Amino acid sequence: MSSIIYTHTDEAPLLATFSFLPIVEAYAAKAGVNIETRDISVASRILAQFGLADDALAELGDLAKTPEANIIKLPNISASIPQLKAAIKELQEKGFDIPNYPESPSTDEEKEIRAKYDKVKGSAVNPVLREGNSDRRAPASVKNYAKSHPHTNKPFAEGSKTAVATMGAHDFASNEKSVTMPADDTLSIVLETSGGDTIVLKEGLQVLEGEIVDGTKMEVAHLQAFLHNAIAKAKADDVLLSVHLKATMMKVSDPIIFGHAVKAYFADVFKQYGDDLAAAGLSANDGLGGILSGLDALPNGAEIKAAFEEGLANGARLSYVNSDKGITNLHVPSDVIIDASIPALVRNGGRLWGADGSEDDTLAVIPDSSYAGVYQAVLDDVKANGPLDPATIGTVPNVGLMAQAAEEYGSHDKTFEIPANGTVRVLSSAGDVLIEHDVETGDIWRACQTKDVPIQDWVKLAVGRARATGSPAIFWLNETRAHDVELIKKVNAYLPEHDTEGLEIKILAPALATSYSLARMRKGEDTISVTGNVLRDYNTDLFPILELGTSAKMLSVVPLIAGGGLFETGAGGSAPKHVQQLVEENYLRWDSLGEFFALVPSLEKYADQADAPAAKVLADALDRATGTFLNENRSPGRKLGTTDNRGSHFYLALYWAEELAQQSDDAALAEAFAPLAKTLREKESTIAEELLAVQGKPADIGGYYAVDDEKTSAVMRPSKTFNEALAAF
Ligand SMILES: NC(=O)C1=CN([C@@H]2O[C@H](COP(=O)(O)OP(=O)(O)OC[C@H]3O[C@@H](n4cnc5c(N)ncnc54)[C@H](OP(=O)(O)O)[C@@H]3O)[C@@H](O)[C@H]2O)C=CC1
Ligand SMILES: O=C(O)CCC(=O)C(=O)O
Ligand SMILES: [Mg+2]
Repeated sequence: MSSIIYTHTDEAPLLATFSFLPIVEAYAAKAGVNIETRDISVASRILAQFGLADDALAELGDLAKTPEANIIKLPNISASIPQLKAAIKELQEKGFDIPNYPESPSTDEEKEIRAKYDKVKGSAVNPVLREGNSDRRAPASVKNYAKSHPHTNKPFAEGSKTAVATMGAHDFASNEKSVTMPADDTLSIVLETSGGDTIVLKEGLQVLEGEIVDGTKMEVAHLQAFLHNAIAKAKADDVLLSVHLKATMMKVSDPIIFGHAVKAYFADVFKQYGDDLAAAGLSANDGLGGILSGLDALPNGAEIKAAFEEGLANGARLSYVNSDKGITNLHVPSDVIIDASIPALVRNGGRLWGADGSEDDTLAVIPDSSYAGVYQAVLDDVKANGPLDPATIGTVPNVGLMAQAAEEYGSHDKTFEIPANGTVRVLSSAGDVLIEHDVETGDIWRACQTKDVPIQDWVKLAVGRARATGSPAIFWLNETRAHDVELIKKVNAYLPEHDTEGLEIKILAPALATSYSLARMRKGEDTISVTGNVLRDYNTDLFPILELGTSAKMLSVVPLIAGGGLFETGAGGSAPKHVQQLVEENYLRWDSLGEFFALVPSLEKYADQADAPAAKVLADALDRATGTFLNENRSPGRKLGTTDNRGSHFYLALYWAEELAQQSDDAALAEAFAPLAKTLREKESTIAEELLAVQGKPADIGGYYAVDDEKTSAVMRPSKTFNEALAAF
């Protein structure tokens, strides 16, 4: 039997699900549409590793490779080590018999436990489900809504000192080497040390004919020098210092780079107490927060803590994630995610927040130069031409190469912190050297894979979107970067397989493509960005945040290569600060528009898969209801006392029921929904009052990573009148 699978995830999207899913289930049931749920929260994925929960992620990963897939995927936590440890602790406190996270595993048993936890760490969900490329855009209704309700992109102050600092040499971008495989093969990655030892870093690496394989390294000595210089520059310029990485998706390399930033910033502390910290298992890679909270257990903990405080007082002024709580940019590797954080800085006039909560210009440190130029180009444009005006600007949708863990986002099982000086080689099964780098201890070496079938599908999707919209499609590829050179050859080979007559299709290096797209945007023109996996991620926060104020309002479709559908909701994340707000004041500002948008194509797909025309009626009605929802401005406000997430769901339910009651494609459905539409309309003010009445007091959801279902449901469904109307339906 066909089903739509709705995922339970984490944090704000999970909370929203407690309110929204009962509505979806009730409406779907009337149309005979089968909805199932699967729990892929970080808590459930931990339990699954120890046989205490179903491995729903593995199941959905298999499903994604079949034409039957119809999955609605809400954003989920990509856990850093501190988050993973917190989730483990919470589950243990709830009585689950699971082991601690082994910090430095030595026995086989510990190594096995560590390997299990490593499967849950970082971005462990999205790469498994994303068996297709990415099509993310602002639907026309959203773009029009943004034009008529523009948010503010603040102007940069005259003489703004905000800038990007990046290496430009000796980094991943500049050391990259790339080959396209002439045939299927099994590769190995080997380090020959200068002492004459051979260390096999990876064996049995399967590759297919036509697959692009890259290898590159970040040279640690140069990284350290760069970080010291950047810190000195921020101090000399008297601006905030802020490090922007993607420690979740780049879960091996970026925590290490983050650790170097922590060590560079607190150089004196690490010089004096580095051995003490290492002996206590306190790693800079886990951030300042983890170190500080572990100091109490050390005999000289108070002394070390004082040294960190002195470092903070004397060092460059750090940007803060939460100045009220004293959480700095260097506290948690996953707190500041580059895709969401730099656009927020641009939206805010180039300013971030300092220790006392006041705003200031910022040196945004992006160590690797592969994509830093995109952000520098945005800063240059906004400084020269003023803020982008959401009321008039065009849109930059994205077609992203993502399938089968393409490019950097699939590199973590091939990323190594090099243990000794020597040479790393990628070898074919015949022993030929495909890629070779001299390395030094501590360098970060990595390989990436990009399969040919996804590339073909990506080119096709790009041409399809260009044809459907008439907008130019720009491939953001850099002819001076090794990987992109291989990709450009393929793009040029596959484009002629499609009808591109009359379409504007160009290849531009990322920084140029940025300026080109921004210039068109300022003229109100639309430009499709066709990018690799990393820029897919970056651009689908960058442009939405500038155009719409948020990436929550995005349509995010993944047409799976095997024929199924994965419908992601919005382009942003799981918004941890929204959970805090709910717990503190029973207000949830999560915007579920992404969920509403995902449900429309999912229902349409179901209509085809199950030959169920009623599902199409539901989809059409939901599409129109979403239009009304936008016109009536029913998205949650940011502040207490306005309609929040729960109220927004009520209004969607009302408009959706009314559309269903009014339509004439399916008389039985119209009849079924008429009484509900009437009740909800009549009781609108009662329901709205009941929903408002609960705001302003703390709310108890019985957990963070593993919330209590009953308590959370009570919090998220506080309107007795609305609940009764749905129950009676
Ligand atoms: N698809 C996925 O599974 C994704 C998961 N993540 C994960 O989410 C976690 C948190 O990441 P973080 O970097 O904080 O990024 P988030 O996108 O979760 O948060 C950044 C900010 O985006 C805005 N935002 C995002 N979505 C919504 C929404 N639906 N409604 C209202 N506002 C929204 C809010 O800010 P503002 O006040 O500026 O509006 C929010 O505080 C990480 O574990 C990360 O890996 C991140 C991205 C995608
Ligand atoms: O998987 C993740 O950690 C984040 C994904 C993300 O940011 C995106 O796809 O836009
Ligand atoms: Mg992203």
